[in-house]
Amino acid sequence: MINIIVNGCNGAMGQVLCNEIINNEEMNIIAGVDRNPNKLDNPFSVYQSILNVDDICDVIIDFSNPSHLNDLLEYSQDKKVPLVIATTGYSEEELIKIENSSETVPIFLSSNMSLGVNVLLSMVRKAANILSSSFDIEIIEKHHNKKVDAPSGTALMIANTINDELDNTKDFVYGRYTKKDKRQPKEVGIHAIRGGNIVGEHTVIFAGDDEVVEIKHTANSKKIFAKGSLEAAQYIINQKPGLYTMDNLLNK
Ligand SMILES: NC(=O)C1=CN([C@@H]2O[C@H](COP(=O)(O)OP(=O)(O)OC[C@H]3O[C@@H](n4cnc5c(N)ncnc54)[C@H](OP(=O)(O)O)[C@@H]3O)[C@@H](O)[C@H]2O)C=CC1
Ligand SMILES: O=C(O)C1=N[C@H](C(=O)O)C[C@H](O)C1
Repeated sequence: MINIIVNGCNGAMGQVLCNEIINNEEMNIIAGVDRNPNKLDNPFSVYQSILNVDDICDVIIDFSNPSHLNDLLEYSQDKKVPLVIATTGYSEEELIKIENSSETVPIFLSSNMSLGVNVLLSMVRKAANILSSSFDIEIIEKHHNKKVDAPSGTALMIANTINDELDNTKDFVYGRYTKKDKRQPKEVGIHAIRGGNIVGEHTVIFAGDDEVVEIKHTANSKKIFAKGSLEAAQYIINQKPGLYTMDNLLNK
């Protein structure tokens, strides 16, 4: 039995994740954490801060907000509990804190827990290698109107993957409202759309002279992220301290 703390249990993703765990005979929610603990009627105890949880768990899964990070890292370090971080919108400074903490506990960090987006990343890597000298690259992401961060963590992960592949030669341009000049070849444009209940769409456009390649992933349900995070949890509980991503899980 894997005993799990769900951080952000009353959020949209938290609820989908709790439902997946409740329907899994090999997993158990030992406690939930949410800034409004009494917002929903859950079949487990919910605390306002993870620092108030006394129960012992095997792993923490976090779909919440960057404001929870300090408590999350403190708890994980003190109790030596592995952590799966799915939350997006972290600053550079916060990402360094996560990396530093992973020296003492195993941390799995991915802005997108779906299998499909991780296949998209390898296709983008290949396309960037072959096309980037003569094609312009733009990323468009679409999400529901409740999303608080923009651009999405996945769009940033795609942009960073392109830059890794191209020796950091690209500059990221977020929208073009303030630009009063034509597009430069070294730009990667990143654009965020918000509306309705779109679960998540990411399109990477390679636009050349007389031809365009588009690589697109569409999430039709939040369940794909919940299921991916549970696979990450099963993987991380058996690892040594370190920072792990979907690459480690998929190539194990
Ligand atoms: N890696 C992945 O595959 C995926 C990652 N995500 C990420 O997971 C996170 C949660 O997504 P989702 O469940 O849709 O979001 P929700 O806003 O529905 O839930 C987030 C939770 O965090 C709380 N929260 C929100 N803002 C704050 C704040 N400023 N301070 C403290 N607590 C806050 C919410 O409380 P309250 O309800 O009171 O606002 C809620 O409990 C996001 O960062 C999202 O991008 C989402 C899907 C997939
Ligand atoms: O907030 C969401 O919903 C999602 N967030 C992640 C992101 O920012 O990339 C992943 C997914 O697209 C859904």
